[in-house]
Amino acid sequence: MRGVPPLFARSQQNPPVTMQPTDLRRALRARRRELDAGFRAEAAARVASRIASQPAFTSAQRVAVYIAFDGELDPAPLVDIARACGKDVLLPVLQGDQAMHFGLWPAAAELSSNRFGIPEPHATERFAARDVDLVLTPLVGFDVQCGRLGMGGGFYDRTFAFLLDDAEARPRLFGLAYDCQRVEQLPRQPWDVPLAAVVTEAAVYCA
Ligand SMILES: Nc1nc2c(c(=O)[nH]1)N(C=O)[C@@H](CNc1ccc(C(=O)N[C@@H](CCC(=O)O)C(=O)O)cc1)CN2
Ligand SMILES: Nc1ncnc2c1ncn2[C@@H]1O[C@H](COP(=O)(O)OP(=O)(O)OP(=O)(O)O)[C@@H](O)[C@H]1O
Repeated sequence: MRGVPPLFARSQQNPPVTMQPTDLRRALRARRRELDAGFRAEAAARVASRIASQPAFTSAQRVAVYIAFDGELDPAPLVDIARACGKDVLLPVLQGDQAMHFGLWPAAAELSSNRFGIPEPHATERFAARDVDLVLTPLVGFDVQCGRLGMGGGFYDRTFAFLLDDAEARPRLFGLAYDCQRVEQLPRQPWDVPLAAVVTEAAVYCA
């Protein structure tokens, strides 16, 4: 496997945790966007094959993914695997007050852009967050405790807040990322819903 590109030398792997979340987001989003196309494709394929062997994936019927933007790790190879296995693939659909539900994404479905320009299904079956088995979340940064830093809208935290009261409840949340999005330790806010795992091209981090 090709390593982290030279731009992201070892000394630059972990931005200081004392950075404000806004600055940390900016730095990590820039880092993610700088990765070259070959590295991205290889990382996406590796992440897909790691997830495909996880019991949380093999036992899931409804798997929520996302359409990658802004340099995010692309779940597309896993979408192909999930569909080939007969699973229902879902996408987040924004709801008014910054929460989400999930719309079925059959291969041929028409998608239309939400207010952030991210495509979402609009005329397919909808599911509540509790009725999804496995949710693959995009993220901006993560730590080895599976803490997640997102885009700052609070969408995933609001939508899955019910998991904070019941650790056994479904769905399972797996973050997808490049290893260069790992930071030493993220500050944990009371509303942060921790991930069950973070999967990168280099490792599976379990909470
Ligand atoms: N691919 C993907 N889909 C996703 C998310 C995500 O992070 N990635 N989300 C995860 O929550 C939700 C959407 N949340 C988002 C929150 C902020 C921005 C964003 O681009 N913010 C701009 C400011 C844009 C504006 O205010 O108009 C920015 O920060 O640059 C995008 C998506 C649902 N779908
Ligand atoms: N369960 C919740 N109830 C009410 N407000 C919340 C909840 N979760 C998060 N928020 C609010 O949303 C804001 C953004 O949260 P945070 O910075 O954790 O977002 P994020 O996880 O980075 O974003 P995203 O999930 O959209 O990628 C916070 O300032 C917080 O006030």
